[in-house]
Amino acid sequence: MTMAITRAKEEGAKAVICASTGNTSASAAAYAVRAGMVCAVLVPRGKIALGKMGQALVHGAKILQVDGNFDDCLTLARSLSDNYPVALVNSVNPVRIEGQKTAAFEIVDALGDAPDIHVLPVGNAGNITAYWKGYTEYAADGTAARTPRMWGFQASGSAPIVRGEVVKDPSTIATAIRIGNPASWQYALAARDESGGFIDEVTDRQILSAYRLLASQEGVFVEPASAASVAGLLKAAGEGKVDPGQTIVCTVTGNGLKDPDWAVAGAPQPVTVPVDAVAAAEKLGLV
Ligand SMILES: Cc1ncc(COP(=O)(O)O)c(C=O)c1O
Ligand SMILES: N[C@@H](CCOP(=O)(O)O)C(=O)O
Repeated sequence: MTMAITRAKEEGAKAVICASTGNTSASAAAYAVRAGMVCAVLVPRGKIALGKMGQALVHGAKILQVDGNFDDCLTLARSLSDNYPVALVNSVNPVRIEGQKTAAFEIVDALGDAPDIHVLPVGNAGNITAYWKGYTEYAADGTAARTPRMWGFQASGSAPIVRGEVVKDPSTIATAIRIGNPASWQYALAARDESGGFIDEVTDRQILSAYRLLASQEGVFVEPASAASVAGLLKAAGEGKVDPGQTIVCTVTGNGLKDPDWAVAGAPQPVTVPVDAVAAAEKLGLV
């Protein structure tokens, strides 16, 4: 996002616009305010996690809730940027991809080479497109000896690439990837095919199970959409698609505090105690 805002600033834009399921708007709002630009945000009404809306609000973005889904918001954002003096900073902006691809550079730099497999959640498909671009460029200039297989996972209720058709009314608890007509669809197919990978789906139940496993066993609190990558890897492993000794990278895309509803739902209520060590020890099972 910082690349897109920087380019918009360089070109003299006074305002930027994005459609968002929440995270793109949060970063657009932050970078825009730092650059002294107005940030307009189009979000699907009632479908944005509070933590993400809070970020856009605190950075002073102009937020419009649209009676439609993310795909409708992106159509509207494209139309506004085509007809009014406002720069579009969604991942359809190629400068966004140029910035995002450097995440693949960082992985190769850290590991010493590309992993065998890279697993990602897929929503608007900018990430899988950008990572693949980064990996192929590092391989082309010899910085990496190979490229990984790209495995993408969509939520079952929002899996247009898996189904091969637009999903008009996408649904999933993973709000960030509730997208029925990904803008970078063709690039995602190219990443899949050129890398020898695949794009599959995971159910909300599988996403929540991976979400809880990451939090309870790894100490990593992600938002539900992020857990789609780990859910997908577990699914693939269960299908015998993972070989021992392989280096596998899962991108977990968002912090859990942004969309904490599922962390709280169903969790036990905290126990109340007086200011008394014995009572506290009893409740903690220490005696
Ligand atoms: C937390 C999170 N995970 C995954 C994604 C999917 O990334 P992409 O839209 O680039 O496919 C998004 C955005 O869509 C996101 O906000
Ligand atoms: N998850 C994204 C949706 C896609 O936005 P993009 O501009 O990265 O394609 C969001 O947070 O809005």
